[in-house]
Amino acid sequence: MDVKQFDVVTLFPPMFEAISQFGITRRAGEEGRYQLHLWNPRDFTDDNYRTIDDRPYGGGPGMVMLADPMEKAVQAAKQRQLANGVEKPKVIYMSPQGRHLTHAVVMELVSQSGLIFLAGRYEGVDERLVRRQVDDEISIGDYVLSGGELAAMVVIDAIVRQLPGVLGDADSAEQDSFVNGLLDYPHYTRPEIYQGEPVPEVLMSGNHAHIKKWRLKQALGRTWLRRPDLLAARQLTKEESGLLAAFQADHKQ
Ligand SMILES: NC(=O)c1ccc(N[C@@H]2CC[C@@H](O)C2)nc1
Repeated sequence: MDVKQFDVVTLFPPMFEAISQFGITRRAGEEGRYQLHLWNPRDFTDDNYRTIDDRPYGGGPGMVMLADPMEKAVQAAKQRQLANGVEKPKVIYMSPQGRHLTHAVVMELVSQSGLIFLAGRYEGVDERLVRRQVDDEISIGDYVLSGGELAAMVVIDAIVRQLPGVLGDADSAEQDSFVNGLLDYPHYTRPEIYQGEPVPEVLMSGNHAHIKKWRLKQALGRTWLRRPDLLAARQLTKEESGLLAAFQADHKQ
């Protein structure tokens, strides 16, 4: 098993306990499927105040992160990755100006052996740092966050789930939304009747062929209702077209 190497340059390393200390990403780390190393630019400053930001040239509100401490942190991260066998660490800057994170982008990143994430704060980082060090800029959506940390954790979480052996049975990764290009089907558990509402009877039948067909029909129908753009991008098999038509007929009644 090759160990995926993640490094993050961040002013707030403790934030990353959200992935290293909980759930699937905690277990995957403990099982050695990936390593996560955090670098605080403040540790790479050379003044008594450990300055990491300053006012923007050209005026305007807020502060901009200095290039030098960040660059030194990136270099330290690159050294660590190279020492851990990563041929060519890829540096990713999280920002609203980046390309949108999709399942396809996640799978592209899964194939990389080492990733170094830059998590900015304030108004952002000095553009010269981006030009000198950043290989890829990624956005998790069209909205502004207070820092790149949450965005970096989203990307790391999405990647870790796809690493071999991380999710229990392989098909749970397969059945995740977007893996098959469709939204997920609805899920039910005990009790069989909740507040008077029963579980769809097909799920109680024990007929696994019927259950599989019902789930695919629901996934197709939900995608049709909620994300027609995903449906348009997907070739449907004859069976799938039939199931969708049946869902649409049911839906119209
Ligand atoms: N949509 C996103 O992925 C995203 C990423 C980062 C971000 N904010 C940081 C703070 C300063 C600058 O580094 C960018 N907001 C939104």
